[in-house]
Parts: sequence; C-alpha cells; structure tokens
Amino acid sequence: MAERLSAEARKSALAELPGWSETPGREAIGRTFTFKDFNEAFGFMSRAALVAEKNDHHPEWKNVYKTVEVVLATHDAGGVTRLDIDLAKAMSAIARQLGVP
Ligand SMILES: C[C@H](O)[C@H](O)[C@H]1CNC2=NC(N)=NC(=O)C2=N1
Repeated sequence: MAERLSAEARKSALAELPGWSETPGREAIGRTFTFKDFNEAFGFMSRAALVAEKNDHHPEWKNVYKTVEVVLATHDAGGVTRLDIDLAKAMSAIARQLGVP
C-alpha cells in the first residue's frame, strides 16, 4: 500500500501543484476546475476517469454545470499518498489540454 505523506511532504508536493490545496477538516487535497461549459467539464471528467481506472485510484468529485470540484485522498491509507499527487498532476495536465491553466 502507498505510504501516507507527512504534513511537510504534502506541503512540498502542493507547492508544485498550482490551484490545489489542503481540504479543510480532513487529510486530503482538492481543487475546483472551471471550464468553458458543461461539455468541456464532462470531457475532463471522462479523460480523468480513464486515468483513475487505469491506476485503480479514484477521485471524489462533484460537477455543477462547468465546474468540477475534486477531492483526493487514499482511503486505505487514511490520508494523502503519492497516488493522490500523481492523480492531481494528471488532472491538471488534462485541464491544461482543455485550455484551463
Ligand atoms: C480495492 C481497491 O484497490 C481500493 O478500494 C482502491 C480503489 N480506489 C481508491 N481510490 C482512492 N482515492 N483511494 C483508495 O483508497 C482507493 N482504493
């Protein structure tokens, strides 16, 4: 199983993930993505879902029209692991491809 990151390690990983931050009240990281419209938001979710399934590591997320609110944690580990950081990076890269910096 992946190792839960310390607060320090989470902080330094987040420093390299623009837009991502600690989720208040729990050990997790999150970001809200805002796209041009619903089509782009759902396109993002489709692409991210394929990455998540391939890695057997899945987001908690909520879509309202053109926004997607994402929270990442490793439930098995009770916190944030490298798997969450990797998924956050992949999600940011997909969003960039769709024109969201
Ligand atoms: C059995 C299976 O590998 C686990 O349930 C996986 C699936 N996807 C997961 N996704 C996330 N985000 N956290 C987990 O702990 C997790 N566990």
